[in-house]
Amino acid sequence: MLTAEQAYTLESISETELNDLCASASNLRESHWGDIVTYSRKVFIPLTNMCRDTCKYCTFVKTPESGEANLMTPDDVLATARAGDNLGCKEALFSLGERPEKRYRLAKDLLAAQGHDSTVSYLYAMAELVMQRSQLVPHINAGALTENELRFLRPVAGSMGMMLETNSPRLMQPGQAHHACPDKQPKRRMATLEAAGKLDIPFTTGLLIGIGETWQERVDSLIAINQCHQQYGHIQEVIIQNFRAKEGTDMAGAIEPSQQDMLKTLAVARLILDPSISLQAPPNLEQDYARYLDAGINDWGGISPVTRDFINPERAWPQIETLRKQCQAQQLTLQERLTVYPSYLKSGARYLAENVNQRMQLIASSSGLAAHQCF
Ligand SMILES: O=c1nc2n(C[C@H](O)[C@H](O)[C@H](O)CO)c3cc(O)ccc3cc-2c(=O)[nH]1
Ligand SMILES: C[C@H]1O[C@@H](n2cnc3c(N)ncnc32)[C@H](O)[C@@H]1O
Ligand code: MET
Ligand code: SF4
Repeated sequence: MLTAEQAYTLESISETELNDLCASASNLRESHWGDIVTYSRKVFIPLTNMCRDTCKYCTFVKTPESGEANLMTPDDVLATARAGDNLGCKEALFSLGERPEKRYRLAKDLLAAQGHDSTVSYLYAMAELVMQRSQLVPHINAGALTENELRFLRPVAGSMGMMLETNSPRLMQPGQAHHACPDKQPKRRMATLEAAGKLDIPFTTGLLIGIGETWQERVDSLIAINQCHQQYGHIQEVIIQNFRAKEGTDMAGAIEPSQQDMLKTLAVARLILDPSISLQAPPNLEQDYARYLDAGINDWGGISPVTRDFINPERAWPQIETLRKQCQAQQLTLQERLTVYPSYLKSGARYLAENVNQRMQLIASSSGLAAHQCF
């Protein structure tokens, strides 16, 4: 395990030192996860691309003036879920803008046309629809939520998530990535993580790296996530996602993190976090993603045979078979998983609403995934 002070000293390290760090990280991965590397077969449901925030790196978000703003209808949602069903997907990833009804008339009107007055209320209805009318189980990634909202959504989701992004309030200042984004206030993000902990919701969080944070702030963010997990035990996975510069955004010209930086951050994350927390990095945001395995990751996150990554639409998913070969080349076995990790599924009564628990147990046994879930 690495302390904050030890991690601070790793800001600039030599290639040899990076290799040593990666070796420690992959040893730790092996001691907890063995040779299994997982992914979740999913469809992406971008329920709305309107958002009251304006993160300077985001192209997912669209304003009503652009003519591209939308709210998916129940038919859109079901069509995507059914396409996923047909291709063996098990997860419906709801990822969406935050509270657009507080900013845009159009969002209010489109929600009202569906009989709802808030995005969260409509999200509940659409996640319930997916539960009732498809085989998929929702994972909800709707940003910062209150304890009441999390409690409300719990019966229609297997797991939920929200990237902390960073716990640096400095990035809220004018000119920085999160300026004028009320939902990216580190205090609100940490409060969401804690509320999810109080409610025993299997939770995903993580960092977006390269958005203007310092190395020390990055380490502090990992420590904050780990402390929250030590208190509540609910963080099932941590994602380290590399910022990709997108045309048309304020950060179009910002420098993207190098592969070395990703490897170093992944290894440090592995060594700071409780080893039972799954460490995930997306394979579609880096050419030579197989090297992440050297840095101690044990999960690739959601991969879709149906939908693109709506947050990084220009970055195609690798083929699952290619991913399998890349793992094999390093004596690792690629294994499909569900949106809820095995250890949370085992103690399902605590971590899942009763109806969701029953559903997950059924999917696990009928798909044969339970048999492998011994870690
Ligand atoms: O396709 C994506 N999936 C993202 N996922 C989903 C992830 O790939 C998987 O669906 C989860 O690992 C399921 O456990 C997120 C989930 C969260 O809870 C929080 C953030 C993300 C971010 C992304 C993302 O940028 N792109
Ligand atoms: C769903 C998650 O996608 C991430 N996200 C948003 N924009 C970008 C980008 N330009 N590059 C990489 N990741 C991004 C954020 O971390 C968000 O929380
Ligand atoms: C589409 S971005 C992911 C969900 C949420 N808006 C967030 O930034 O956390
Ligand atoms: S990253 Fe999420 S919160 Fe930020 S603008 Fe995009 S949709 Fe909104």
